[in-house]
Amino acid sequence: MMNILVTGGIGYIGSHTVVELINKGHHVIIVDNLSNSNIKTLNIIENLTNKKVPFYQKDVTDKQALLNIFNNNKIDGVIHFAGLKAVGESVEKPLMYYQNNLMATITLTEVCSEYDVKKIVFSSSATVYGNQTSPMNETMKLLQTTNPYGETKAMSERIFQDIAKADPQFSIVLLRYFNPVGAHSSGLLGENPSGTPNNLVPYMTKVAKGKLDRLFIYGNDYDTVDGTGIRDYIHVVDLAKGHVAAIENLTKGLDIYNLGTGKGTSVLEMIDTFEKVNQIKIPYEIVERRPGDIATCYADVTKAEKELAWQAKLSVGEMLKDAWRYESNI
Ligand SMILES: NC(=O)c1ccc[n+]([C@@H]2O[C@H](COP(=O)([O-])OP(=O)(O)OC[C@H]3O[C@@H](n4cnc5c(N)ncnc54)[C@H](O)[C@@H]3O)[C@@H](O)[C@H]2O)c1
Ligand SMILES: O=c1ccn([C@@H]2O[C@H](COP(=O)(O)OP(=O)(O)O[C@H]3O[C@H](CO)[C@@H](O)[C@H](O)[C@H]3O)[C@@H](O)[C@H]2O)c(=O)[nH]1
Repeated sequence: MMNILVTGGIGYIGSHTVVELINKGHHVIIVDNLSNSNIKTLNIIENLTNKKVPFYQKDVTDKQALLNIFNNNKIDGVIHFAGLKAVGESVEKPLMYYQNNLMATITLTEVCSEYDVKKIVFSSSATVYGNQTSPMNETMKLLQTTNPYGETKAMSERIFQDIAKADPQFSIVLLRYFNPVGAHSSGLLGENPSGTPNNLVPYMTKVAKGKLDRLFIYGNDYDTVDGTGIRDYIHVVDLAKGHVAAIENLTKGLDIYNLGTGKGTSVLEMIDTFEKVNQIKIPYEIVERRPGDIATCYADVTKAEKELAWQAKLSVGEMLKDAWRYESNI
């Protein structure tokens, strides 16, 4: 049992991870500035787990605030989710992304060092692989990313690599997520982006609800089974369990793991599955490719399976059923 500080723990992936950590008997402390989340989620986490969770509404780039948190709590390890994640916005406001995401990583690790907290799990992304041939494997050289958001992930990874090299007492895990989707089976936790969603599944559920009139498929002329883009969608609860496995299996030094299912699904297959499992039609229109998109991206998951004894279990049908249950509730 560990005392774990979760940054960004009120957000989409963070909140699901907090629930899974508490279910496994860990104590959690959350720090989140609520820039992309709602305090109501804290109550939901507490109701689902029947536990009071210490919460600090603070910015992870604020060193004094972090020092106070580390001073007032016994912390064994940190899971670092806090960050901005909208790819399009990062192209328009690159400095905001570099400032927030890099300073959060630097400030947090600085304070961890000062307090001798040397267990860190970091949210990275499959985007660091760039346009390489799937399955993406952790040993691949990283290519240039196509946007500032992706660059903050690649740069944070390098910062962690240098920290681990400089101080062998650190145990750091970089988790490269593929496409997290779905929601908690209670229908109470999920993803509810403000404004028009950028990502496929939140957009699809808003169409199903009648809030948007149709889905735009970004290109059907890719070199894939049906011409539409292929991604490795992973249920957010499986992903959350991957974090529990990572923090429970830390070893000295730095390790990198893909968290995905190892299977690719096309946009048309996603629509077809959504319609089957939820019995709701998704009207769609094929439009131009979205700049920066690649044809195919799925994970080689053998390393996480072997070393973390973790495997994604939930199917695309379950992801889309849960995503819809959550959307119907909000
Ligand atoms: N969702 C995805 O598709 C995806 C894929 C790969 C990687 N990631 C990464 O995983 C992490 C979590 O993603 P998510 O989907 O849960 O996003 P999210 O926006 O729902 O959660 C991030 C949380 O961090 C908080 N936050 C942001 N900057 C902060 C700061 N400076 N100080 C304190 N809190 C701050 C936000 O308020 C939010 O609650 C992010 O780092 C993201 O880049 C997400
Ligand atoms: O309205 C939409 C939205 C998406 N797509 C397509 O659906 C697929 C998935 O797109 P999306 O859900 O936007 O995910 P990605 O572009 O794969 O990016 C996500 O997954 C990456 C890898 O984890 C993360 O780095 C990014 O932050 C996250 O947005 C792609 O083929 C898109 O072209 C559409 O056709 N219509």
